[in-house]
Amino acid sequence: SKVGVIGVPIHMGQPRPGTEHGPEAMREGGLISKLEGLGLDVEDQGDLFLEKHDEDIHDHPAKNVKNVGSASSQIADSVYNTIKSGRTCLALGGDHSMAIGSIYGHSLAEPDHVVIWVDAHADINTPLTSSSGNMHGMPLSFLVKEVQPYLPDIPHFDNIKPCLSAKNIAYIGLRDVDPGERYIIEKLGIHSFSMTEVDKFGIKDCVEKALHAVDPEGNKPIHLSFDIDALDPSLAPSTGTPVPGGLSIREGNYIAEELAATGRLTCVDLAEVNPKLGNDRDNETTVRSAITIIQHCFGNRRQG
Ligand SMILES: N[C@](CCCC[B-](O)(O)O)(CCN1CCC(O)CC1)C(=O)O
Ligand SMILES: [Mn+2]
Ligand SMILES: [Mn+2]
Ligand SMILES: [Mn+2]
Repeated sequence: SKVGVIGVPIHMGQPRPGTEHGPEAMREGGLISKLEGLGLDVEDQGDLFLEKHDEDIHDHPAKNVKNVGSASSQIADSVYNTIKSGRTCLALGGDHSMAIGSIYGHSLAEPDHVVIWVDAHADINTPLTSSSGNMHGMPLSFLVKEVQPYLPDIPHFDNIKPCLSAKNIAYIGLRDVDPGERYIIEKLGIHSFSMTEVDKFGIKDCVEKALHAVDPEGNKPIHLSFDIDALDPSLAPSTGTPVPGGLSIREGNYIAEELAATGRLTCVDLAEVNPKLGNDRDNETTVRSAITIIQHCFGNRRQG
């Protein structure tokens, strides 16, 4: 099958320099040849050239709205075009604000797609519930229709429209959820399989329940937004917001294999790899984990 790889060198959604080097780190780790080794037709589109803007709004609770808004439009166009060309899209981050554009672009091509969000965090703060103002903690609030009444005006996001229903999202791996996010998740009934559920039910049941919850008929295109910090920090130390007690590589691989097995995985984000954090060994470990997850999203199976 055909894959289109897009580098998304964005860092403005969070305060720690380095996520803009995530795409190149994954390429240097051999990602493209490993995907080709799976027999895939891989088109590496290189990194998006994200326009740089001087921020013109300084009293907004969200930081860098102009840069993130502009990047989101560019990402959406690129993801849309990739999917419309008949390729599964692989978007390499870059901080998780990249998902605003990737999910919106995916929805333009496949309006009824569902989202599996694998992350230590819920990333559904609004600018008003966020304690940090960092937009990598907000992407889903920009996209979920039912959250819109709670959002303040957000300049520079006119091109991004809410495109998701709460019932079409499921979380796996949560273990650091803010009070405002907890309120939104409960109020909207967003399906959530935190590390508690992973421990309680095991990863097989969590994936099965998550998929059934968002797509009971088993016929919708799937968007996997995978934040590398969903994995245990021992597996992904080079990331900006590590939280102990994460997914094992076996659990991460299992999620990827099961989604790949549906044959409906249409867009994959791999977010929050920051090669500037930690030492060289930490970088290698993190990049290796990211590539392993991606390989299992695209057909590599532990059974052979
Ligand atoms: N929820 C956080 C973290 C977002 C992480 C984004 B990512 O893409 O990596 O999933 C805030 C986290 N929280 C802030 C207060 C602290 O005491 C505890 C951590 C936020 O800044 O919104
Ligand atoms: Mn930065
Ligand atoms: Mn996270
Ligand atoms: Mn995230």
